[in-house]
Amino acid sequence: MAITIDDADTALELDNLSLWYGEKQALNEISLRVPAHRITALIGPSGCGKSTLLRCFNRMNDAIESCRISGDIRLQQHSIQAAGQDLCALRRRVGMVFQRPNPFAKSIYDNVVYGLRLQGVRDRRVLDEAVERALRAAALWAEVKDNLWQNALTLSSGQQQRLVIARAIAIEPEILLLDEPTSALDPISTLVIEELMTTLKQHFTLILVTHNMQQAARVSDYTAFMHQGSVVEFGLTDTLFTTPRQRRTEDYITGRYG
Ligand SMILES: Nc1ncnc2c1ncn2[C@@H]1O[C@H](COP(=O)(O)OP(=O)(O)OP(=O)(O)O)[C@@H](O)[C@H]1O
Repeated sequence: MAITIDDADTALELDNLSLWYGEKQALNEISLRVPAHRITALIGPSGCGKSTLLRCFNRMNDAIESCRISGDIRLQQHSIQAAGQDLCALRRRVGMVFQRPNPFAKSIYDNVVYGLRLQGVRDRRVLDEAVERALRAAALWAEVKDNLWQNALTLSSGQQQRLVIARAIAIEPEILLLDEPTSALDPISTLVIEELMTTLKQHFTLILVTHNMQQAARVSDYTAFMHQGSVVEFGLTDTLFTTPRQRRTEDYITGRYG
């Protein structure tokens, strides 16, 4: 498949990636380069394989017993499919944020430093600095700086989702996977998270699964349109939404199906 890409470095490279759940093939020979420090959106009708593909990037599908994968995914030129790949190390490099905010029933502070403490960081000054840095980057610092010991579950859903993003970025991953991160939020909180995504790409590569085509068009630099387990079209978001090359892409973005 011909891929147009700007001069961004490649963060992730997929080579003929296929995936089966038991007998059912859910991904079909996907080859793709995900540009670094950009937002790449995965769009397509329900069941086309968006979340399955996203979960390949940090090997979350490994937990599913019936799942089998062929092909390769390279993170900075190294295969993440290799036997012996340290999954904890991989997930430190590839963080994930889910549809529903899932903070732990702990203080705001303890949520943000959770990953750092797992890594053995104990120095209070280092942790304090990381909390401020991550909360500022997640556009939450101003709202919570005086209440860092408050239970995270008392925050609004939009604040909780920003806290979860702060928790994910506190360990400074290279890639942040976002699986419909705003679908459980109100329109204002959605806007805040969308603005946040565009600032986060300065430091991280973002891959966003969204059902919301307007959101993909608003925030992403690149879009992959998926259908029945295949990437039908991948390119610059502006181009894909204005002059799609494939009939199936055009039908989807004009609302003729899906
Ligand atoms: N754990 C699983 N076991 C078996 N089949 C699965 C599993 N997870 C997903 N599938 C199937 O794989 C296909 C792709 O599902 P996936 O959730 O990746 O699609 P999606 O595009 O993210 O859908 P949606 O937009 O509805 O969330 C679907 O047919 C789904 O039923």
